[in-house]
Amino acid sequence: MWDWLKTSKTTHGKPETKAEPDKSTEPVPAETPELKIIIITGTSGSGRKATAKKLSTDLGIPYVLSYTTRAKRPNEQDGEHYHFVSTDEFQAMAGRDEFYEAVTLERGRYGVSKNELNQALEKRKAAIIVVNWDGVQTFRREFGQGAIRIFLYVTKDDIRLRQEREAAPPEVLEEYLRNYPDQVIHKKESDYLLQNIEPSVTVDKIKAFLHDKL
Ligand SMILES: Nc1nc2c(ncn2[C@@H]2O[C@H](COP(=O)(O)OP(=O)(O)O)[C@@H](O)[C@H]2O)c(=O)[nH]1
Ligand SMILES: Nc1ncnc2c1ncn2[C@@H]1O[C@H](COP(=O)(O)OP(=O)(O)O)[C@@H](O)[C@H]1O
Repeated sequence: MWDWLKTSKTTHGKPETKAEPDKSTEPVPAETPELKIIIITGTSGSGRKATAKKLSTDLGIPYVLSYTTRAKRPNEQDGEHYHFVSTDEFQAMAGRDEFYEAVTLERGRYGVSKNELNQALEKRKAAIIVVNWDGVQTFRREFGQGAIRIFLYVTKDDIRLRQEREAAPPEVLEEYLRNYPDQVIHKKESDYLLQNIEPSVTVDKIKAFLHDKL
């Protein structure tokens, strides 16, 4: 049984941390236009993590993986899909103010490390992240138009097909389908919207879109 299924049913995340102006650790703020946060967002199960990973390889831009307390699924790897940590470890990191942004969802807690984001920005002046709409708002507030919102979606039937093909736990599929309406509602607020039908086409289209922005 997944731990997050036993927790409260909050559909929308509660942003936990905001970037307070601690000049020594914060990334250079929004006004610095050369810093780019490429945000892959959209509906769960639409292929955001897979797309982020391929984009990172092709563009040579670091994919800053989130930390999470949610249970690792059978086909997931630590360090590839997320940094999977215990609730105590996550809490300790939060206590040390190590998250640039973090959120609590019914499945668990999720956060982007300040340190890892800063390293990516120093190295490449850009980073790729995968976050929900709460995260989009936070990064948009901090980085302004440097936070580029790419919204991926698929149909509910495609979510079902892909999850069944991967033999995902039925609870995960139910969760994805239940949250779909609340997630897809934001698609018109993004900078680039696309249905992820064929992975290589999706990545090529995003690269073309980003071409004059990086
Ligand atoms: N705001 C925020 N959202 C995150 C972060 N990491 C992951 N998310 C999003 O939180 C949701 C977690 O859903 P879950 O079912 O556990 O993950 P998934 O299977 O990877 O979509 C997804 O929409 C993720 O994109 C983070 O660090 N910050
Ligand atoms: N375009 C695609 N066509 C078919 N399957 C895909 C496509 N993109 C991703 N997938 C598969 O769909 C599942 C969800 O992908 P994932 O990247 O974990 O989605 P998300 O991060 O949006 O939840 C994975 O099994 C992945 O291999």
